Amino acid sequence: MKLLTAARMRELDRQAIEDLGIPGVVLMENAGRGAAERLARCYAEFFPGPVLILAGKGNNGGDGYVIARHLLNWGWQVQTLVLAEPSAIVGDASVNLDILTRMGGQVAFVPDEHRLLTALDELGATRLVVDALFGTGLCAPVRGHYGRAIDWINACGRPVVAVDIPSGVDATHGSLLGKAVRADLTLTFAAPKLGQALYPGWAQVGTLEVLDIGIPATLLAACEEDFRLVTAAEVGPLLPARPATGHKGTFGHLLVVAGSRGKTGAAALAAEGGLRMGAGLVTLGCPLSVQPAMAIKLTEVMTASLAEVDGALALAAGEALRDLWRDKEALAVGPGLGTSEETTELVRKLVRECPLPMVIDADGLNALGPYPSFLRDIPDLQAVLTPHPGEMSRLTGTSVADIEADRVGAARRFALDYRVTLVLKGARTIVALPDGRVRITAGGNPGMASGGMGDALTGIIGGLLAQGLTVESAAVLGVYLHALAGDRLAVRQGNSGLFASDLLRELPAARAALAAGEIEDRLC
Ligand SMILES: NC(=O)C1=CN([C@@H]2O[C@H](COP(=O)(O)OP(=O)(O)OC[C@H]3O[C@@H](n4cnc5c(N)ncnc54)[C@H](OP(=O)(O)O)[C@@H]3O)[C@@H](O)[C@H]2O)[C@@H](O)CC1
Ligand SMILES: [K+]
Repeated sequence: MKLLTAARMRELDRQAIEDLGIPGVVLMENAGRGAAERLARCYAEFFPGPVLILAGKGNNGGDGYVIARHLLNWGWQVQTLVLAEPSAIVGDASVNLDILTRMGGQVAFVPDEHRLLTALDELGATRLVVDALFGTGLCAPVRGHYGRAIDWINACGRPVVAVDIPSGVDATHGSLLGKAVRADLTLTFAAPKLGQALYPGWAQVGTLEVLDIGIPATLLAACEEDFRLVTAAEVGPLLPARPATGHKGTFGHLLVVAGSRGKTGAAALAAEGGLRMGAGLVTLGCPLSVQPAMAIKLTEVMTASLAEVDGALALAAGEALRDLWRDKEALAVGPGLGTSEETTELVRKLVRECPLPMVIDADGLNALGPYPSFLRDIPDLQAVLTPHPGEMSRLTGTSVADIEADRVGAARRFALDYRVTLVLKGARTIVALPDGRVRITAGGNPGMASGGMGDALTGIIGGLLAQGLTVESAAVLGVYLHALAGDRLAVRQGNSGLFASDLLRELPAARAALAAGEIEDRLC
């Protein structure tokens, strides 16, 4: 599902209005009427109100006047507070404000804090609040009495319906511009906005519904799809086929290079992740002294001993690895390797020389960074990198805070710059593709914030690569299935104390449900 930035939404509006000749006031009518209809249906139990509409001076406020007119028309009691002087309302918003006033709508102008607070004090009982203060036009911190209005909305204890986007949420970045409305229902226009799919904006949205406001589908279809919210309908078809005549050789052989003394769990989870994801065979290459323990721990996975120094892979393991990768379809490298000098050098050599599609995680990433410019010199590199924000910080020399403040931008820049597929893990995992497109997964839950979940994801992506998926498809589908399995687990067990190994046990059922078309996506 496409996600629009504020700029893209503005451009769509412009094309509809200027290129096709659809009057802006028609779009505003469709938006306001559609929102009024949804609101009247969702909150029918609150009829006849009163409903309070808080309107800003831009077109979001304009939508508010249209909502007020229709609700009034259908017998609701409506009070509208405009947070500006009458003269500040212009264009389509002014047209609709005039109509509302002429038809006897109750409208008060509260252009400063004193008049706003007085009006709110004098207000009778309100059953429902409509937030039409700011929409996609807000891009600076909320100023003046608008901030007081947002505080009041958040403290009012009534259901809050946000028009287009909760006021104060940046429609592109999902950041909170000083203060932001916390809505119960957000009625957004034409398509969801990128900022609604990202934290912290996502948490303000409540239930999200998308309304068709008459922007032609051809315009929406033609606009470039830089950002998408991944849906079951989109990823279902990526699932590798399971032909009835298939055997273990059909489904690929994954080589996992992982583990060191004291970090055997990470290696086990990555290897089992590959098998749970459907790879036909998995071989784990690990340090010599660790191998006996791994062989006992992993029944279905084959293990290979590699040269080591002090329990971590040695540079001398390079030759054996060359032999190991020869009959494999994909490589997963990194979990639990440690960061010794020899291991780091070995990983860089492996990434440079191994011709297999690969997923690089954890200490594999630490071995690359910072600024792994050598990646650009590897011909035909097919790589998925899966950093969490800490690893991303080491890869880029940027602080975790800066990465978290613009997760999409950070992931996208890296993918474009180094021509890899970048999975930035965390709340709302971002998959950035080498051509700059970005895919966002809505699933996942706080129960997945536990040790080993990332190693499981590495194995899942590796398992998909072994089955022949491209790095882009393996990353998008892998992240989706990982989140889906985690969410299914959380439904049964709650969202704390979840084990990565439990998630892997859930994975085949999650995959089967996706294949059967049983998954209903949640927008928010
Ligand atoms: N275009 C169309 O065809 C359609 C658009 N539609 C609707 O329009 C919405 C976009 O409308 P928009 O562009 O007018 O901006 P909007 O979100 O109302 O807010 C901007 C206003 O707030 C003000 N302001 C800005 N920053 C501020 C701050 N920090 N603190 C305080 N004030 C601040 C700013 O004033 P300024 O600073 O420029 O003086 C400006 O007046 C969109 O979300 C959708 O709901 C639908 O009707 C469908 C058709
Ligand atoms: K709003």
